[in-house]
Amino acid sequence: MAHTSPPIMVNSCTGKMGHATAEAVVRAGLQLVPLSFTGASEAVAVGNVGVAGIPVELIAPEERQAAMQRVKADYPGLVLIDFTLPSVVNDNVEFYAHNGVPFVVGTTGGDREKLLADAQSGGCYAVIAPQMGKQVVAFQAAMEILAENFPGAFSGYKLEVTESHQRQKADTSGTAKAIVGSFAKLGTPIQEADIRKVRDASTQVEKMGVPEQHLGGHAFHTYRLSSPDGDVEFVFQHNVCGRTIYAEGTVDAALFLAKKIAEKSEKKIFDMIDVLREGAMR
Ligand SMILES: NC(=O)C1=CN([C@@H]2O[C@H](COP(=O)(O)OP(=O)(O)OC[C@H]3O[C@@H](n4cnc5c(N)ncnc54)[C@H](O)[C@@H]3O)[C@@H](O)[C@H]2O)C=CC1
Ligand SMILES: O=C(O)C1=N[C@H](C(=O)O)C[C@H](O)C1
Repeated sequence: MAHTSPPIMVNSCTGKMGHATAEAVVRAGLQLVPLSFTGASEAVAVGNVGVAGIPVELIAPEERQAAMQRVKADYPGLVLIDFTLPSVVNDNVEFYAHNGVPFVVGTTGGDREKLLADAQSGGCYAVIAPQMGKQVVAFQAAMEILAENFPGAFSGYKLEVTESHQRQKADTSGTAKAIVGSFAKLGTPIQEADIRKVRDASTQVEKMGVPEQHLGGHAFHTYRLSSPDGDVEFVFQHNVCGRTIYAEGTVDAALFLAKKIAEKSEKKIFDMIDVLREGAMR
């Protein structure tokens, strides 16, 4: 059954992004499925988590198949959202595809080619993107348009990329990796290992200006291009505090997917630039 106001299940509501997104689902007036897949230890230790006053039951990995059957039966038109960890995202996507449910993946890292291949072979509708924040997606799209239109425009320039995130972030920013892909087309290729990752609080507060209250959740990105003689410099920067911009964009992605399902769209796999292009971001 196709729903344009789908019930939404968020995995995992125990995490920072999952919790913020579940709250955004409720704020948008959508039905939050009161179950959430999580890591085995949280499911046992915590049992359930409150989201805007709704008790959400936590499901350990070994119980997720039985829970999925229950959720599919009880919530027709369901859309899943995944904000988990780079180490589990491939296994989760395989599971969603195997169960034939549409899904939005904001989780970064993992094997991205496999992720797309599994989504495609499952025949599911999906939005997969390392960046859900509307204005940052617009910046990402602008860099890609620049690269497509003016390939090599910055050949010979030096590119330096710095990304700062909360200490617990395991991987290199997926957004930075995507934007580095556009810079490569512009003539300034660098390796993922060349992206400078900042995770220590003193550098973040004292050198980068991250507000202390956002040490636990921020994303400060700087892309600096310098000409060979040092006479010309370009600096692109996007600094985000908190999780709201991503949570709201993720709800937009889920609504967009439900619309695509209702329209029986032939194209099934999307990214956030597709969502933005259709004017589907509030
Ligand atoms: N696309 C976007 O715009 C954004 C993406 N992210 C990405 O989202 C991901 C999550 O970020 P945070 O919420 O900050 O991390 P977090 O560490 O706060 O949360 C991760 C959650 O995953 C849960 N988990 C572990 N194993 C699981 C399993 N097998 N099944 C289900 N859940 C499991 C953990 O219990 C934890 O609650 C990261 O990859 C991050 O880069 C974060 C912000 C924005
Ligand atoms: O983990 C985060 O916080 C973020 N992850 C995404 C990424 O890896 O690019 C998006 C944003 O940077 C926040």
